[in-house]
Amino acid sequence: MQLNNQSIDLKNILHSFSYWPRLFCLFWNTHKVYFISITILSFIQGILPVLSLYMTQLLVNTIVTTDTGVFDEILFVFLLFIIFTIFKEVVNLITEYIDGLFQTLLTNKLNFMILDKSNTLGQEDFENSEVQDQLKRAQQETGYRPYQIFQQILSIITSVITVISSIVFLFYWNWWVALILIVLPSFSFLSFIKISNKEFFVFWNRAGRNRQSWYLTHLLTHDKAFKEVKIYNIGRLLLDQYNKIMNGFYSEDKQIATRRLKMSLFFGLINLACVFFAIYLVIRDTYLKQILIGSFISYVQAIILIQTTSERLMHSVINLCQHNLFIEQLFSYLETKSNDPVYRRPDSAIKLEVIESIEFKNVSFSYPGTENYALKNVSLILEKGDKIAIVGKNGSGKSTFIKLLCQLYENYEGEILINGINLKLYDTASVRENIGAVFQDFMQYEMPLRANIGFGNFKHMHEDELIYKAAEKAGIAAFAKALPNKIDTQLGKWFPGGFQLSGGQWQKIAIARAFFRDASLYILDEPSAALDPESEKEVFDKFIQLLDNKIGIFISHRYTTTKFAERIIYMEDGEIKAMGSHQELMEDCPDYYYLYNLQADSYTDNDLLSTKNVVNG
Ligand SMILES: Nc1ncnc2c1ncn2[C@@H]1O[C@H](COP(=O)(O)OP(=O)(O)OP(=O)(O)O)[C@@H](O)[C@H]1O
Repeated sequence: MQLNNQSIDLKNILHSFSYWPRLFCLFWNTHKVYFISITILSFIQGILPVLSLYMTQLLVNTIVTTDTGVFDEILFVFLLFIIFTIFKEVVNLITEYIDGLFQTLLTNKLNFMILDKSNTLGQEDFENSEVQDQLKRAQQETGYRPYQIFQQILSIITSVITVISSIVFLFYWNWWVALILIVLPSFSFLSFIKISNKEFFVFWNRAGRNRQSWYLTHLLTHDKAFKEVKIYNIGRLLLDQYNKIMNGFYSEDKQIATRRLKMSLFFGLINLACVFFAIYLVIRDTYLKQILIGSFISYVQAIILIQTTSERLMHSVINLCQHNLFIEQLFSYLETKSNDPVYRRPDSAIKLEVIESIEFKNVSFSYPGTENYALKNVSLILEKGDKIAIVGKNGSGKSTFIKLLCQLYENYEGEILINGINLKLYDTASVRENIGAVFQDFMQYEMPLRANIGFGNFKHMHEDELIYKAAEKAGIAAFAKALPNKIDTQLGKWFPGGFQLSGGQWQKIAIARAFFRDASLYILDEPSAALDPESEKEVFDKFIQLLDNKIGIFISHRYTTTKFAERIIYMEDGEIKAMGSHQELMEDCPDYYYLYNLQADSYTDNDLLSTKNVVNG
């Protein structure tokens, strides 16, 4: 739905009703028996207030008109009154019970649908703030709105039945008074609908700020951010920003609430004037002995019932229209077309068994929404058994190269061929199954070690031997065996009994996760970030050793480690500037020569320094 402050009108509201068939399917599929029961109970609830009035009238009039000595007749009516009251109570309790269960089921189902949809989105979608806003709206607003719609519909049914039956009841006494009582609230309807639209826009425009406030909360409460928040003392600053957003929300809410109050006061007073006029007429007729005291009580109650119910009816209709607009957001999010190729490939896409060769043919790529090329005319051939290292300054395109291989983005120029066939013709899931990767920003799952490694190939997660084998490959088998519950030890500090690890240990686990998968292409993107030089060399050597007959790509900023790779690719500004062995690059690529020596020198200096310290110490 394209929304702006001018375009929201009755047409939009009417259009939003087109989602009702889907909505009712949703209710129906949530729980058929509950759905039918609640609908029937609502009809019963609608008729109960008037039956109640009738019972009161019957009881009072029987008491007033029955001759002394025939008390049995009064007792009989009283018994009916008791049975009716019990029935009413039971209907209320059953409605409440089913209502609660149905609401829980519906909310669970919707949350699942929203998460399920998110699971199908691609990297591009997640980096798109509009999609993020949509997701936020779907999560925050629409999660509970469908149930509200259901409730409003039921409330409307109940109210309509109550109002009609009360009017029929009053009709015997004075039809035009009954008419006035229902016509009046309709005048206020249009004014209230205007406010509701404004309210909708306020909430609509909040999605971005809501995400910002969520992010600030996250920074203030998350263990990873905590250290920096403390050391830089930015807690107060973040809190102030959070407060600013919340105060903005408050002043918007206040504006709407004030407008609502003024309107409610105005129409409320007019309504009350009519109600008191109608009650005056009942008093007058009772005084003139035109109606009995039982009728007096029930007519006064009927007038109040019509007034309150028709007001409720009006609000239910307005709320319904408003919820409807939000529902449109839910369905439009659920209909978002995923940018992940997994969900865009035809069933006939080729299933990849094993990666034998990879070829980049003049591949250029710029990230969606940016103009600069992150990769420029990259051409490269990798064959089974090749183990290469990619080096280059920050932002030179190393990770982007990997992301394209993993099919996280597809809108590149040129061609990527796997086994001589265009990557875009393959079934994406089968391509990804062939890749074991450790990304720069790898995950630390606050779960047991078994899951942390087993997620690499979740079908074999329960095979201890395989888990230990992967741990061995990453050099953490001994560490895993020494943990309090071995591979079933909970990791991280988020949940009870968690065992916290160092950055390097987490990274080795991520490497084990990649090795747990029987892939034909392994990628390690900067494992040096948290590994000490010795561990990195160890991982690198293992990586080279283990990848017999497979393709291995190792990205690192430590030139001294990568110099042992068969082939090194030096990247700069998205281009491959040089390719060859360490010796070849030292001779042909001045930038590589410079950066290598810069690092080698610093190591030598440090080595000298530490040697001196040892000697002096
Ligand atoms: N998701 C993204 N959206 C837009 N631009 C991006 C995105 N990711 C990276 N870039 C840009 O693409 C260029 C290449 O980034 P890339 O992450 O591939 O570099 P890198 O060589 O891996 O850098 P580093 O050594 O710092 O990890 C950079 O200019 C970066 O700003």
